[in-house]
Amino acid sequence: MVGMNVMRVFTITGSNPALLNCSSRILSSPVKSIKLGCLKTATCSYTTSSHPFGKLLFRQLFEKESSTYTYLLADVTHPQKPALLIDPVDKTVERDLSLVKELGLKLIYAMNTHVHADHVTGTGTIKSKVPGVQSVISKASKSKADLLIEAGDKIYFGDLFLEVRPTPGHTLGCVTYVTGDGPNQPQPRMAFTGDALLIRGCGRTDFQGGSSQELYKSVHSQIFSLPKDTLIYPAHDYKGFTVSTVGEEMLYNPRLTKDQDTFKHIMENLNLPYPKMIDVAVPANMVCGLQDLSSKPVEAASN
Ligand SMILES: N[C@@H](CCC(=O)N[C@@H](CSS)C(=O)NCC(=O)O)C(=O)O
Repeated sequence: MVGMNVMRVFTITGSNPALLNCSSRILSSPVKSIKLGCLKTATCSYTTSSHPFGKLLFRQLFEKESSTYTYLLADVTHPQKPALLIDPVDKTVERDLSLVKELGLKLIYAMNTHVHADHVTGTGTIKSKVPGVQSVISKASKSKADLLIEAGDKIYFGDLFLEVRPTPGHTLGCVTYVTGDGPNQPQPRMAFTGDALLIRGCGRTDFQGGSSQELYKSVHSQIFSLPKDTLIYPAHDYKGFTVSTVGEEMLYNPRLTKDQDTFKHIMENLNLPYPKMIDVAVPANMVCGLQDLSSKPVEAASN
């Protein structure tokens, strides 16, 4: 049954060399995994549609005031079609939930890559409208949520999963969610980078514990170490781009292709005005939006 308040947590040994230093945990949704006799291996979409034979349904959704991307992912070969939203925005919750309903999906997670400064997350509103949905954010963000995730955690939705990679630097608690590495996971992999890595850019580093040195390290060690065909899906784009790849950003990103000192200099001289919503957005997002966290936050057990 989907939507129960119980979450099963298993401790496993990490198999990805990039994560060997991290404890690796599986955050399993309450959805029982039932393997169907799928004739093809899992395939993801490059655009906003589903591959006809794929397990993964994927949609890239846009909120134009803050130029934020929200991502909807679901395992559509699982009988209950468990789904999750990454970086939902309060203003577009109705649209996103209508789509979830129309597609017959069961929303189980509303996740954030970090504490956003430019808009209020939709997580709290979603929780109030869809009972059973669990909010997710990193433990390092020091925010409140139902699930506080850490490096190496695996977040399952049906038979698919996202792996958590810590990518601090834009904020202290930024993470990148990467689709699983395995035979039945989407290929190429997809990285939801939040504001750590933008297309031909990156998140600013001048508030919320930002650090250009940390960001440089994060992107190079946690994102540029992924296969070059990994698709990059950021939380924002201000120029109309929708997707990039690790290989493309390693070649053409005007900031992160530079050495670390040049990167620091670039970041210190962006001269960006503070986000207009910062004073409202940050406190709201520290509790994952305007939610009533009646249940005690659950920290996934570590080994
Ligand atoms: N003008 C917008 C905020 C624009 C901005 O600062 N974007 C952030 C991500 S949201 S905190 C950023 O890191 N930008 C990097 C860049 O190079 O543009 C507003 O007022 O909300």
